[in-house]
Amino acid sequence: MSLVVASQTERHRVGYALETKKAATFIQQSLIDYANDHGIDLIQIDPTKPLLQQGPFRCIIHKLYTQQWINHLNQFSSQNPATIVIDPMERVNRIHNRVSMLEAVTKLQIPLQNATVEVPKQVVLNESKDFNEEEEEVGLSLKFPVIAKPLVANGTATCHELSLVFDIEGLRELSFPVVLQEFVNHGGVVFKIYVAGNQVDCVKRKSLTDIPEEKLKTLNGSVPFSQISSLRNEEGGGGGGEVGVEMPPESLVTELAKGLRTELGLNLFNVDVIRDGNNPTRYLVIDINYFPGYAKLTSYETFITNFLLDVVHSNAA
Ligand SMILES: Nc1ncnc2c1ncn2[C@@H]1O[C@H](COP(=O)(O)OP(=O)(O)OP(=O)(O)O)[C@@H](O)[C@H]1O
Ligand SMILES: O=P(O)(O)O[C@H]1[C@H](OP(=O)(O)O)[C@@H](OP(=O)(O)O)[C@@H](O)[C@@H](O)[C@@H]1OP(=O)(O)O
Ligand SMILES: [Mg+2]
Ligand SMILES: [Mg+2]
Repeated sequence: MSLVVASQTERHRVGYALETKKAATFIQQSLIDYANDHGIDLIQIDPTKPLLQQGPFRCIIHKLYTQQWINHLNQFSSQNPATIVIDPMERVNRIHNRVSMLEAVTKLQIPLQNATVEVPKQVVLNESKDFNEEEEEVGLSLKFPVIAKPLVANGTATCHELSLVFDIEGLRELSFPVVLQEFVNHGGVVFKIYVAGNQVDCVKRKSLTDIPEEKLKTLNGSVPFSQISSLRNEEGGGGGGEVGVEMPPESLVTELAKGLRTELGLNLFNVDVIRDGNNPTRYLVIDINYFPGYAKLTSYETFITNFLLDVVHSNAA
């Protein structure tokens, strides 16, 4: 009965601007129906047309980076300041760079008992730099193996093309600019903390397998990877070993989510966290992603709708 009341009373128009593929995975009928039952109408936005013709909107969610879309959104926002934009583009941009994304973690001061949250040591290599200098720099501050990650992480396919690098020789094969991040043995499990405003959920997934010291002596150059599940066993990709692995403490998950949400000024993101295999109280944030694949969460319809209800009922303008 309450559902009928909701649909007959206040309705909230939430516009979404997403690539076709993203809309297909995220805007499932089950989400449309659940949101609709709770007073939220999800409206597809055509990013090629002015938004003024498509409103009004109580809120807009988006993951699109074309200049045309940015112009339309800016124009609409300036004329409709009461529409809540989730999230402002300049804040999203901060996590499109693998250095500035992790800087946010180092600024956190979260109250944790018996645990630390850090980031792995990392350096940036720029194409323009002299390679010998860089060898020295890497030799001084990082220990192999390292993971080479494109500096820019803005949703293109190439920004997910990573490599495990075992020695200086392996650096020569990389595309620049690139971030070199120390590989940390972590038992082949990555924890993914999904955040949508106050909604937080943590799941575990398989990750690269540990590289024992003795194995390292036999490895050289670099091994590219982009989808861990497609790696051969000896290179990585856990074989379902994440089943039965203990989750991080709930307080760590909620405090990290809350702290990053405030520090980044973002609502929709996930955080990849690993636990040091040699120190079970040491957690490391390795990646932060804007507007990730929420549909993979069980009950994502409730997760997202609760978030949108918080937004539309907030006083934020
Ligand atoms: N420093 C590290 N130590 C150990 N393993 C790591 C490290 N960094 C990344 N990995 C492994 O590589 C995977 C991919 O790295 P990362 O998450 O940074 O890439 P991505 O392309 O941004 O991923 P996503 O698809 O989540 O955006 C991680 O999920 C983890 O399994
Ligand atoms: O496609 P999927 O559902 O796997 O979602 C992935 C998402 O791709 P999509 O936005 O194109 O959907 C990625 O976005 P970009 O970095 O490429 O922008 C990134 O956020 C991944 O971390 C997500 O995987 P998850 O972390 O949730 O496992
Ligand atoms: Mg990741
Ligand atoms: Mg990422």
